[in-house]
Amino acid sequence: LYERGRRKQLELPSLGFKGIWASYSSSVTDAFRANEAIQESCRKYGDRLFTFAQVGQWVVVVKAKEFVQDYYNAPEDVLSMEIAAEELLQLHYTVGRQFCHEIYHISAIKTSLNQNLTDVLPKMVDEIVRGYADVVAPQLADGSEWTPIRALDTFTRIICRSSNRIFVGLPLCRNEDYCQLVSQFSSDVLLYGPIIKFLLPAFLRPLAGAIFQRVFRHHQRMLKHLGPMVMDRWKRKSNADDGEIENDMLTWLMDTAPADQEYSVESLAMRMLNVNFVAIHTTSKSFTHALYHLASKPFYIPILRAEIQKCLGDGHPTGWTKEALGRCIKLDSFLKESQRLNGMGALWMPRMAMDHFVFSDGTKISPGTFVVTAATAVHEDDEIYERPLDFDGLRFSTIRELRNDPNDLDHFEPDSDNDWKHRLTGTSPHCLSFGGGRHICPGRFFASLELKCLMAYLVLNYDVKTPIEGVRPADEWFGPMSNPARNAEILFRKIV
Ligand code: HEM
Repeated sequence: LYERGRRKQLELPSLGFKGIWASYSSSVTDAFRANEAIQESCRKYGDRLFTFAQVGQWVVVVKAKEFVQDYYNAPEDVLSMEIAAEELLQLHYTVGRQFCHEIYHISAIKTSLNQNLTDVLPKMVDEIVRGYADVVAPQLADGSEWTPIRALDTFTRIICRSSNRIFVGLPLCRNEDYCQLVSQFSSDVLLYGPIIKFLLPAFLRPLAGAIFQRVFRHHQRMLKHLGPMVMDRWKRKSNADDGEIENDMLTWLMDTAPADQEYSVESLAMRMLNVNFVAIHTTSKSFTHALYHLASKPFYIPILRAEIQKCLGDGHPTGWTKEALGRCIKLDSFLKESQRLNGMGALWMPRMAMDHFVFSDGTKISPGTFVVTAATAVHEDDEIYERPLDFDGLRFSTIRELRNDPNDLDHFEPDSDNDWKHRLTGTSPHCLSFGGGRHICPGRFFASLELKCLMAYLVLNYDVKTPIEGVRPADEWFGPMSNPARNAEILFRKIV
């Protein structure tokens, strides 16, 4: 009733039934076809704001460029990402109330990680190469035979290792229990948070949260892994003669933590879980989506292979540089196009109104309202992209080449304004794969390097195809969220 009252105040249009029970039932039916229902609303209402019924709550949906800009630049105390995430994932129960408002890991990513990308790249590549050797190679029957490999599992394991080589270093990044813990943490919070929110009445949520924390023990397990490392670094830091401190995320978190939490292992353990939460699944899903595109359209393999060989040379991959990877514009374009068509779902970038907010057309929303972007509809808009539903792996590199001389890659101007927005890491209200505005993804430069190195190594060493040639494994939808097919297999063959 409360939600309905608030929606009435908004006077925004919405598809589906209007009565209290009928609107609830349309939210349940729409949950099974959320993407289509949202696309249908976007077609009907064009660029106007509209409301959409999710089970248990109404959300205001934004699509037009000016509204996207209005809301993603709004201050946190007016439209809050933190509170929206806390509410949607019930973080005070799944993560623990005491850790909900600590966000110093974001500063560590924005500053230390981004400033150290050149230094960490060789370590990341080394771990990717070893990841392929330890995880992919043993699954291949015989070098020259086509062998099916479950892509999402395989690459989540490699990405977990290569990311954690930079987060916690060796040997922990290869520890099976640690890797299982950090990748499972995100899946558990993403699955059980919404279950607690949407299926349980408020009075049962604290109990469900206690059970969740007791059963999974994410934090205690992380403490066990990180505790001895933090103590060791703390001792070495206080005694300058005891060797150099590692240049990794754990050290950056220790340096960035507020003074009273500097060596609080509890707090550092939770921040490290959070860094993994934002980094692992996003990158694994993006890579798997791109791999499904490549395997179903293998004619891109020789195109990418030629560019990679030309730009990265024949040396060992640990010699790959940021600059050389930056020149692989077809690879960059292929990954960006894959993200455009296959992102995280139909509705992204949730914000909770903490105060009254007015869009530039005068529409007012009141505190407590959820606002989201119809990202899939933006990415598939034919007024923005030509043939928007077709996968064109060279869509963005073609635009970049028109503005630069492709035969003069040494003088390519990757930092020019026009070029910037067509790069994988470039964002705009028309390209929201890494968000935008105030909370734009600070890990996108790291993610972009990781995705490129993973794909470059794959293309240089393997041929891939789908079991039914040309057929891409279909995405799996859960309400408005989507995933690459979790159990799909891709055929791999080592290049001899
Ligand atoms: C392909 C991989 C990735 C994708 C698609 C992705 C996507 C996004 C998106 C869409 C947002 C904005 C969310 C919003 O506005 O509601 C975001 C925020 C964020 N991302 Fe990423 N991300 C990726 C990788 C990473 C990595 C590797 C890291 C860390 C190393 C990271 C750290 C973060 C953080 C900390 C935020 C929140 C920023 C803030 O609140 O100001 N992401 N990401």
